[in-house]
Amino acid sequence: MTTTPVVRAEHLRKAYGSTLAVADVSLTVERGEIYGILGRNGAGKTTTVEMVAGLRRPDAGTVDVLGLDPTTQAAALHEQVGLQLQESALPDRLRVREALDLYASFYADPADPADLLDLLGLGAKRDTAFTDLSGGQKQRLSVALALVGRPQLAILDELTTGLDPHARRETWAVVEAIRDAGVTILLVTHLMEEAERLCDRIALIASGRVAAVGTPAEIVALAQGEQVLRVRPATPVADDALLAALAGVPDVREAVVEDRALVVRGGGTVVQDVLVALARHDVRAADVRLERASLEDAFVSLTGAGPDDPAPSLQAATTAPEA
Ligand SMILES: Nc1ncnc2c1ncn2[C@@H]1O[C@H](COP(=O)(O)OP(=O)(O)OP(=O)(O)O)[C@@H](O)[C@H]1O
Repeated sequence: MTTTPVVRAEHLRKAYGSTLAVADVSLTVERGEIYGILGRNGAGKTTTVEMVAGLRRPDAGTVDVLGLDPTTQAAALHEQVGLQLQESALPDRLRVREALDLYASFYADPADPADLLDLLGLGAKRDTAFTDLSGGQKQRLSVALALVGRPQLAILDELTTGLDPHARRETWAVVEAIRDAGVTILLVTHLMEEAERLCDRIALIASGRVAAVGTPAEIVALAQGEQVLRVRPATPVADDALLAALAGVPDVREAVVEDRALVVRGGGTVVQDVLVALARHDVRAADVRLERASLEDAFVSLTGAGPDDPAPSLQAATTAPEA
C-alpha cells in the first residue's frame, strides 16, 4: 500500500513501577484495515492502544496517528479517533438515544444517531435505559458512542469479552460493517477465533513485545514448522525399523511411534521427505494424516506463551530471553 499509515508506532515502552507492561512494540496500521492486537491477558495490549490513543505517555518510543502526536495533540486526535475501552459503563437510567445525543454534542459534525443505531442493530432500543440492555447491546452501544464523532480510526478493546457466541457473532458483523463504511479499526483481543475471523492483519503480542505480524494465514504459515504427520503402516513394522527409516531426513524435529503409528513433527518439506523415505524402506501407508497448524498453534509456537505464564517484570525482561 502506498497511502500514509493511519498509525505508526515505533519501539513503544511503558512500565508501571517494576512491571514492564510494554517492552518494545512497533506497529503500522494501514488505512481501511482491521488490525488485530492479539495476546493473552497481561501481554500489554491495552497499554499499547492506550499509548496510541494518547491516554498514556510512552516511557520511550514514538507514535504517529493520522499525522498527529497523541501525547501533545490529544484534542485534535480525539476528533479523529473513536475509543471503545474495556468495561465502558454509562449511568443506568440513561436511554440509548440520550447517550448518543450526549456524545454527539461533543463533536462539531457528528454522525446521525439514528443511522448509527440502525447500523448497530439498536434502532428498536433507542428508548431503552442502559441498565436494561443485554451485554451484547451494551457493547454495541459502546461501539456506537465510539463512532458518533465520525472517526477515521476506531480502537475497540476486548469488544466481545463476556458475550455469548450469538452476541459475539452479531458484534463481529457490526465490526465488519464499520470497516466497510471506511473506518480503520484497531482491535484488541485475546480470542483466536475473533482475530482469525475479523482481522486483515494481526500483531501477536507476548510479554510486551511483538512476536509476529501478518495476515492470519501468514501467521499460521510462520508456525508451519510445527506440522505434524501421522502415518499408520499398512502392515506391521517394528518401531525401531520405522524410526530407522527416517535417518537422514532433514527438518525432522521429533519422531515417535504412538499406537503403531509413526508421528513426525517438523518443518520445511518434512511431509514429502518422510513419505519418500518410508517408501524407500518399503513401508506402505494405510493411513496418512497431516495435522495443520491453527492460529492457536501458531500463537503458542510463536510466543511460547501458556495461558498462566506470569506477567513480565523489569527484572525478568533483563534476565530472561525474549519470548
Ligand atoms: N495501571 C496499571 N498499573 C500497574 N500495572 C498495570 C496497569 N495497567 C496494566 N498493568 C500491568 O501491565 C501488564 C500489561 O497490562 P495490559 O492491560 O496492557 O495487558 P493486556 O494485554 O491488555 O491484558 P488484558 O487483556 O488482561 O487487559 C500487566 O501485567 C498488568 O497487570
